[in-house]
Amino acid sequence: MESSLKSLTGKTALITGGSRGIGRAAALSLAAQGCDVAVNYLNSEEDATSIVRAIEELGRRAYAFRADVSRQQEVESMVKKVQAELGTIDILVNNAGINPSRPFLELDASDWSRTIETNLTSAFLLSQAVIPAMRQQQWGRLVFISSVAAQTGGVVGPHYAASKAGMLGLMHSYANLLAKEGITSNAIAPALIETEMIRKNKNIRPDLIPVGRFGHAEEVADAIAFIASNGYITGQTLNLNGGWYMS
Ligand SMILES: NC(=O)C1=CN([C@@H]2O[C@H](COP(=O)(O)OP(=O)(O)OC[C@H]3O[C@@H](n4cnc5c(N)ncnc54)[C@H](O)[C@@H]3O)[C@@H](O)[C@H]2O)C=CC1
Ligand SMILES: C[C@H](O)[C@@H]1OC(=O)[C@H](O)[C@@H]1O
Repeated sequence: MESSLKSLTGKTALITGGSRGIGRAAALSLAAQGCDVAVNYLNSEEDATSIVRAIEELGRRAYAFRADVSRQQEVESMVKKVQAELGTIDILVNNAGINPSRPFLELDASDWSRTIETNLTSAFLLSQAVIPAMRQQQWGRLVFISSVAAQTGGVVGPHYAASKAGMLGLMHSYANLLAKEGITSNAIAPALIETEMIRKNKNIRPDLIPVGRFGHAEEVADAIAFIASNGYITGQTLNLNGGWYMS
């Protein structure tokens, strides 16, 4: 049997928050593996256009779709547009996320809701939207970008940790429900990856990590491509954390 690493040619991937950071790196990595890519973005049309161009230079099709993935109507409308342009979404990477950082007792209900809706509810809404077509073709990959915060509490706060732990429960549930339908469901739990997200957080330092450095977005992206290429791994969390948390 051909190596599963070659199995993504012609597949379509949807990546939320795909215009920068880990999402951008994942879009490029999946395109390099032969995927056509739908890049969801929220703010920067310029960044989204840039990643679309970069994917096209790899010889794959790419489109940018603006949507706030915490809003059901925008999710459903985006998925329909992606399917119209690129066909069935074979791979969903739930990457979009926020980590509002302030002293934890100053966090209020709106911080909680915004974080849960963006990081967790979005993954539910998107998964529910793409699974029916995956079931039709008996092939699909659900990838949830969680965090070491789900396992250790992390350094952001209870709102963020809860949103990332919730993603693991969602991932496990879909893994159980869809195992016999050719659809895998897995999570990646990075620790500190050198992107915009941690640059804003002053209490995040490389010495928190045993290997002594932040991870690179490309290291997460390659793990996403590997997970998406494998049909026998499901219900798993790949810890990509420089030794911070050892399961
Ligand atoms: N950077 C790190 O150290 C770690 C990051 N993560 C997770 O990795 C994922 C990607 O984070 P990074 O690339 O580091 O951060 P980033 O801040 O560079 O990228 C996050 C992306 O999500 C998008 N986004 C935010 N809210 C959105 C919404 N409502 N709708 C659509 N898009 C939205 C942003 O526009 C941005 O493009 C996040 O889920 C984050 O929680 C997990 C562990 C470590
Ligand atoms: C380990 C921390 O939670 C770290 O903080 C962030 O903002 C990243 O998402 C990581 O999870």
